[in-house]
Amino acid sequence: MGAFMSRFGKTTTLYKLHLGEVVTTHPTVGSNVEEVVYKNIRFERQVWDLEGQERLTTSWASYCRGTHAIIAATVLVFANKQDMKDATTPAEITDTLSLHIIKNHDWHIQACCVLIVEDLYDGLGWIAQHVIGKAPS
Ligand SMILES: Nc1nc2c(ncn2[C@@H]2O[C@H](COP(=O)(O)OP(=O)(O)OP(=O)(O)O)[C@@H](O)[C@H]2O)c(=O)[nH]1
Ligand SMILES: [Mg+2]
Repeated sequence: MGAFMSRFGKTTTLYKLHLGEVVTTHPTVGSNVEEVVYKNIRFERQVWDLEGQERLTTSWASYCRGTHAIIAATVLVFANKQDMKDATTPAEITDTLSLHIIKNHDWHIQACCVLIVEDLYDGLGWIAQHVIGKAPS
């Protein structure tokens, strides 16, 4: 999972949503947390970007420490880098992550590339729709 997650564009996606720009990144060590605003929805200090290199992903559990239960979690997966001709397709990512076995939570896979912010916003719109129960306005 660690290697699978590395260099997928998590940090680039976070800053595209936060700043509206594609920034130059380095492999993340530690984490980044930023505010993301989309229409009338404010994800205030709620959008976390974690390190994806395999040797570092053992730290991911520490971000969940103190969490006793996850209730009604929704799962959004960004199938990023769809601008690349050999990009892994959303269907392939769905299979690799076995998303179809998730029965108790809503999940959605969103094809995107960081150059097209509307694709990222479609994903956020889906989250808002499922968490708040209505589309952002
Ligand atoms: N072509 C293309 N390149 C992208 C896209 N998103 C990110 N990249 C590039 O992919 C590289 C890695 O992006 P990062 O955002 O640093 O990846 P990461 O998932 O945060 O990596 P780690 O922090 O190591 O886990 C950078 O060179 C980005 O410019 C995309 O949609 N299309
Ligand atoms: Mg990163």
